[in-house]
This record gives sequence, C-alpha cells and structure tokens, in this order.
Amino acid sequence: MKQQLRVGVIGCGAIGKEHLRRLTDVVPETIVTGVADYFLPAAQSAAEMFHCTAFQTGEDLIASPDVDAVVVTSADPSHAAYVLEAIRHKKFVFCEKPLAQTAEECQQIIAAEQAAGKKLVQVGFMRRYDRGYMAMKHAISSNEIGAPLMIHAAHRNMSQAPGFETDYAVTRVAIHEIDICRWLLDDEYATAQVLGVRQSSRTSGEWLNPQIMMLTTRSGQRIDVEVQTDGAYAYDIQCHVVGEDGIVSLPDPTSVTKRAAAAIHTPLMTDWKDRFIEAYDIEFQEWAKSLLNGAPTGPSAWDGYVACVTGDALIRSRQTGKPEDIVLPEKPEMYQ
Ligand SMILES: NC(=O)c1ccc[n+]([C@@H]2O[C@H](COP(=O)([O-])OP(=O)(O)OC[C@H]3O[C@@H](n4cnc5c(N)ncnc54)[C@H](O)[C@@H]3O)[C@@H](O)[C@H]2O)c1
Ligand SMILES: O[C@H]1[C@H](O)[C@@H](O)[C@H](O)[C@@H](O)[C@H]1O
Repeated sequence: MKQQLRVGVIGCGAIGKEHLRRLTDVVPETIVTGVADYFLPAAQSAAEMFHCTAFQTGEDLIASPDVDAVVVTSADPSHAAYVLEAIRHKKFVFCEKPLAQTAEECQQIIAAEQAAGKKLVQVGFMRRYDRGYMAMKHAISSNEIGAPLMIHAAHRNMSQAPGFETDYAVTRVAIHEIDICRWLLDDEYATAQVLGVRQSSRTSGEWLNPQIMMLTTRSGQRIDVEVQTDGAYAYDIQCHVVGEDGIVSLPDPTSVTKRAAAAIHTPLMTDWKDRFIEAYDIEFQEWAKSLLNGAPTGPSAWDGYVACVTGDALIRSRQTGKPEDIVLPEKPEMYQ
C-alpha cells in the first residue's frame, strides 16, 4: 500500500490556499505536487510557497503522472468539468461545494463515476466532520432525544464578495444546511420553499437578504433555515434539533469568557475559515486515509446531486411562491 498521496490543487484562491497549507502541514498522508489556476500568477505564487509545479491548466494538472488525486477549489462554474476530467483519468477528486451548477451536470458525474466502476469523488461538505454536528448525530441516532420532529437552523454571514446574487444564498450558503440536515436526520427531502422576510438595511440591497428556507422530509419533519448573507453581527452558525423527548443544539466553538465592566463577554467568530478549521482538517485527514485504503468514504457525488436538486427546488419556489416537490431517482447501488 502507498504511504503518501501526491495531490494537485486547482484554484489557488481563499480556500485553495487554506487546503494547500492543510495538505502540507496537517495531513501526513499527502504531499502537494502541483497547483493550477486560470490566473497564472496565483498558481505561480502558490507553487513557490508550497514547493511544487505550477501547471498551465487544470487539465494538465489532472493528466500529470505526478498527481494521484485532485482537489478542486476553483470557482463554482468550473467544478463539474474538472471533476469529469479527473474521472476520465480514473483519478480521485475532492471537489469543494457545490459539485456542479446544475442537477444535470451532477447526473453526468454520477454516470461517469459508475462507468469508471469505482468511487472516485468526494464533495466538500466539511460540516459532517465538525465535532459538534458529529455529537448531535450520535445523540439523535442513539435515540437520546426521541424521534426528531424539526430543526431550527441559522447561517449568518458578515459579508460577501462583490457580484453576489440572490440565488447564491442557496447554492453557496444554505447548501451546507441542505446537506447537514438530511445527514443529521438520515432522511430525504420532500418539499422546499423560500419565504420572504423584511429586508435588512445592513445590506447593499443588490440581492435578497435575509431569506428563510423551509424544507420538509419524507417522514414529515420540518426544517427552517434563516440565511443572512450579509451584514450579520458575526459568522454565526446555529442548529437545534427538536425531538419528542428533548433537544440537541450545535455548541458554539470554545472561546474565553471575559468578566469585566459588570458584564460577561464571549467573543464570536467572524470567518468560516476559523469557525470550521478543525472540521476541514479532519475532513482531509479522513479523505487521505480513505483513499490509501482504496476509496473515499465521505460525502459522495450522490450527496452533491441531492444538494443541487434541493437547491433548484428552493430557487424555483422563490419564483412560484409555493412549496416545490423534491423528486429523486433511485439511488444507485454505488452510493447505498
Ligand atoms: N466548504 C466551504 O466551507 C467553502 C468555503 C469557501 C469556499 N468554498 C468553495 O470553494 C471554491 C473557491 O472559493 P474561494 O472562496 O476560494 O474563491 P476565490 O475566488 O478566493 O478563489 C477561486 C480561485 O479559483 C481560480 N479560478 C476560477 N475559475 C477557475 C478555472 N476555471 N480554472 C482554474 N482556476 C480558476 C481563481 O482565479 C481563484 O484564484 C468555491 O466553489 C466555493 O464555493 C467552500
Ligand atoms: O456562507 C459561506 C459559508 O458559510 C462557508 O462555509 C463557505 O461555503 C462560503 O463559500 C460561503 O459563502
């Protein structure tokens, strides 16, 4: 069995650089051998920093005999093509969320992976590796709160990069809740709806903010997700699962409590990089170990597909003003 995986990273922006550092410093099973970015200076500076080759294109990186596994951290619209190209080369590929822009592209990925006859794809739903969510799942599956009835969740961001659009509140932001809630409840969704709400004056007004996303599961549980994409007081992620016999809540990350000036202060985080730093570390450690054992075990192309189908239904419902049904084909054997 190989002891180290040679990894190439496509997309050397914010999370690309985070994962490059992680693959270099935190995951002993990986060595970064190449980087690519369509903005070549970004690839060159990352190559210098991480002592590896800067490839001219993502396709060159994928084809390189020095790359065993690919990490896709480029912009959303480029994900599907790189994932398909990696599958064509029968290489493992870790793709940041979303897996693709459309459900059809996800289906192409699923078809290609099945034709390759081997699980190759993992999607970057890192919250499944967060200790808080893992403890919640354990409490639910060991029946500590009885049958789960509903989830109240919130995803609050302080700002967004220029060019943000209303739909991105689903495809880039709430996509994490879409994945984590079905994982927590171990159920699939039946309907999705976006509700309107008074708009925040703390945002530019170029897109809808906040939005409330409602999901129901096949067994009738209800999930409400408050999504603030801009202007929130902190980067704050909340999740409460209400069961017949009790409630489990996502713990806040540990921070020092200060008692001063006749008050108690507990600082909150402002950035996803810090809030989920340990989850990303564990995600990549587990990914590398699973590949050395033969196949990825984390969120699959099917999970990426379900997230896209659910996101599409949420976006449709904003246009129709009604709950939209979520219909899935049968789950292929590979993802059972
Ligand atoms: N899991 C998470 O919590 C999480 C957090 C942040 C970002 N992301 C995802 O990671 C991806 C990157 O996000 P980011 O914040 O680092 O963005 P970013 O804009 O900081 O970086 C993207 C990089 O990709 C490059 N790029 C864009 N299109 C490309 C293409 N076709 N080929 C090669 N390179 C290309 C850009 O030049 C840039 O350097 C997004 O898909 C985002 O949704 C996930
Ligand atoms: O809302 C942000 C999420 O909380 C992060 O985890 C990233 O996915 C980022 O891209 C989103 O903009």
